[in-house]
Amino acid sequence: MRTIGIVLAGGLSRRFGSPKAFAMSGDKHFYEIAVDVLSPLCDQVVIVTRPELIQRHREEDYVLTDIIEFAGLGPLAGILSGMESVEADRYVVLPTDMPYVTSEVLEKLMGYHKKGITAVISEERRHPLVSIWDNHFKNALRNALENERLSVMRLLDENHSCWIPGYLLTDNEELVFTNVNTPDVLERG
Ligand SMILES: Nc1nc2c(ncn2[C@@H]2O[C@H](COP(=O)(O)OP(=O)(O)OP(=O)(O)O)[C@@H](O)[C@H]2O)c(=O)[nH]1
Repeated sequence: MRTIGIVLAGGLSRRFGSPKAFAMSGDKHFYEIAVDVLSPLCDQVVIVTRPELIQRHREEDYVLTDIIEFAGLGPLAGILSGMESVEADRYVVLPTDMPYVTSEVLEKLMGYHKKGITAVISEERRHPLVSIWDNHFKNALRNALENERLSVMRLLDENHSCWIPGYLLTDNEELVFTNVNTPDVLERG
């Protein structure tokens, strides 16, 4: 089964104040952490970012921008752009702003994936962007974007999606599923 990893690295990072993909944790940029987490599990990893950030990536990264007609419309645009760039049976999506998710966690999530979309719910918070998408969801995604239905949660609610509790994936779900939207979250970590 061919599996592609999609790193969501676009967006405006308004709350963070600078592009989150280039925030640092230890000696790595957030986007590098996401690539390293996905690489052992996937045949290929694509990073979907904003046009002005492409030059900041390493030569070895496979980086692309959102499909022009949907550019900047949010995470759904990034997911569809990644899915349409490389043919595969399934796509493992990871946002750059969740740098504590590990390969082990995603491997377990992949073990629970049967069909449709599989995502994580941790301590009653849903994480629709830590997720696995079957190829055939491209149509539903494109349709949603064309009709300006931009909510990932809504798309998952309207389609076959399976929510896996975080405690089945890690015994440290509070840290692992931390969403770094503001610099103070990083400082606390
Ligand atoms: N490719 C792509 N990724 C996006 C887009 N919008 C958000 N993302 C990514 O999706 C994840 C969640 O993004 P958010 O935190 O909801 O949005 P944001 O624009 O990055 O941040 P705020 O401006 O603070 O809301 C992050 O990893 C972003 O990099 C987009 O339009 N295209």
